[in-house]
Amino acid sequence: MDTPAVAVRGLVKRYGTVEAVRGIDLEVARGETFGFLGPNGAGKSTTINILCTLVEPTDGHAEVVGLDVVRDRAAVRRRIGLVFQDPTLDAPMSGEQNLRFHQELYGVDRRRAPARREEVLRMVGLWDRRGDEVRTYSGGMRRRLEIARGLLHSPQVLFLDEPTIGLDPQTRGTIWDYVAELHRSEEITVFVTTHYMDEAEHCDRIAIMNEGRIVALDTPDALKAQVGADRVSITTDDDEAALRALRTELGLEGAVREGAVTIAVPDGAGFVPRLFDRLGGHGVAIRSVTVTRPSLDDVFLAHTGSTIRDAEAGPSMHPMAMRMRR
Ligand SMILES: Nc1ncnc2c1ncn2[C@@H]1O[C@H](COP(=O)(O)OP(=O)(O)OP(=O)(O)O)[C@@H](O)[C@H]1O
Repeated sequence: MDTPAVAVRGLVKRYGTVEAVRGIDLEVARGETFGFLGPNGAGKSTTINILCTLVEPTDGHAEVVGLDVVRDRAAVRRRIGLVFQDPTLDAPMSGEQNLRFHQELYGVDRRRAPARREEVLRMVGLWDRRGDEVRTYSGGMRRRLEIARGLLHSPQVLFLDEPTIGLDPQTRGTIWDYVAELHRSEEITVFVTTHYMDEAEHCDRIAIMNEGRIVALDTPDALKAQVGADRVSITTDDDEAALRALRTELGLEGAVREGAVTIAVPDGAGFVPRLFDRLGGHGVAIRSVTVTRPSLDDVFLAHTGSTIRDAEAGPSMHPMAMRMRR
């Protein structure tokens, strides 16, 4: 069982002139929960689709549990579970009927099928609602049922493509609790894509993808430690004047991020009094100030020059203020 759960080398996918995946390398160990992060269009879905044998790579090589995703497609499919962005449940059927239908479709051993259904329904907390039609389920319950369905054939690797998209923050948390639980009970590898940076905290390791490339890959803590700086965000009546004063008075390059002037400094709390003093002396009124320890958002910012939300909204007005220190 030493072969990695996922091994990718020089993977490339082109759609016409669009280079969705630009030569990525990646290895995921058995039993890891591995997060794949990036803004819309980064190439996450394309990569996961290749690993799930749904899309063929243009170049490079990908293996899942030691099997080639192009040559051994059928064998790969038997060993993986998929939960994708587009819901594919049958709403007029009950939760359990949906699972039974799936088992029949995949030829699961009839004697073992009911016990496995019960197991997975209990795992995602839907056993009590198993007889209810899916149309009466909330968004979070549907997503949990899809996860249960992805687990029915006891896969070795479970691929989740944005399992929490469109859900409220509380339900997103619940989904992650179930992912952690099934990870413990099933001992499987979980490969999950998301563009919610906070969710990556649940992963053993994460890869940050941007414009078809992996720009960072490590544990969440190691990535945050590499950034090394606190983030100080201020709201002002005149952001341009604040940016100018930061530059001339303090020699710091700030940037406007999500409506606030943001500066990266080694000791955020210690910096605030100086900030008030110097900017105040320049006639810049500070309305509020926030100091945050490095988050995965900052990791993303350090590697790509924009926050993930700014990246999704379009090109930032301000060039990156902070570079990764290697
Ligand atoms: N079937 C396709 N035909 C043409 N272009 C495609 C196709 N699928 C993806 N692309 C393009 O490839 C790039 C990467 O898309 P991909 O869906 O992999 O990104 P993503 O990171 O998963 O984004 P999202 O978070 O929005 O799902 C985008 O520019 C997209 O438009």
